[in-house]
Amino acid sequence: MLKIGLTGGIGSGKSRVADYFQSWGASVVDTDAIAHSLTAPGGRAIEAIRGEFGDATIAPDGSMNRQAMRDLVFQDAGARLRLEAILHPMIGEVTREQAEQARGCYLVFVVPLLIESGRWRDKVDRICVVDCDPATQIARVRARSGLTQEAIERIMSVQVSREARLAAADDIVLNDGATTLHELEARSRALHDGWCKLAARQDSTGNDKVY
Ligand SMILES: CC(C)(COP(=O)(O)OP(=O)(O)OC[C@H]1O[C@@H](n2cnc3c(N)ncnc32)[C@H](O)[C@@H]1O)[C@@H](O)C(=O)NCCC(=O)NCCS
Ligand SMILES: Nc1ncnc2c1ncn2[C@@H]1O[C@H](COP(=O)(O)OP(=O)(O)OP(=O)(O)O)[C@@H](O)[C@H]1O
Repeated sequence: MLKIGLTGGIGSGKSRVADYFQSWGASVVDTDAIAHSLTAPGGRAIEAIRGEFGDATIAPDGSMNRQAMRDLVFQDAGARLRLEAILHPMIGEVTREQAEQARGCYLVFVVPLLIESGRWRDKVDRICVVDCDPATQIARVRARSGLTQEAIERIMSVQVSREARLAAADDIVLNDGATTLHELEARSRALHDGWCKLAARQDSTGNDKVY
């Protein structure tokens, strides 16, 4: 099955674009959503996080305290690496399980840290970047979450630059401040149509990658 790695900076529009692909019949494995389920009440990562960071990072309902963890890990690179060391292997495991169930003409992996991790290039046929200017990323995340500009900039500072993402891209969906949702949908649709054709060619040659 054709495999697409979909990435972009915080607030670039990855989820929105992935929702379009899914509505047109693609399978989507969303690593952000997997990270959320692992850290929900009773999630598989909770006891490891409690052991590593203490009770204060677990909320009364048994979920990870996201605000406390965000304040910690985006100020302290060591803490971020310790959290990632717990979560990323578990995310990888669930990603593989979900990928095995995939149906449809292609499979999209939504991976915020695809370029940062360096492990995805060989696992996907194409890397698709949702491209957005930093000022619009900040405006969208502020509107959505109420985080301060400073907090958003701290998160962006530990992600790769817009240029580095674009340099790794096979396909680009421009979703900057001038892009309407209608235009975003049309740009996504053009990629979807191209990938469906590519997937049909790949199937006929028997060329497939093993995830
Ligand atoms: C730090 C946490 C607690 C903040 O939670 P919060 O609810 O505020 O954000 P959420 O999980 O919805 O992520 C929103 C966005 O933040 C950015 N982000 C999240 N984690 C990271 C990270 N480790 N490095 C850089 N950016 C990150 C991504 O753009 C992501 O899409 C949370 O993001 C987390 O558990 N991160 C570690 C797991 C991880 O690396 N996830 C991202 C890739 S799967
Ligand atoms: N072209 C657009 N016009 C208006 N709103 C948009 C546009 N693109 C995205 N948005 C909105 O901006 C917000 C961020 O988009 P989305 O959640 O898809 O980004 P994301 O890359 O998945 O973010 P994150 O990395 O934080 O999870 C959402 O509220 C979304 O509806």
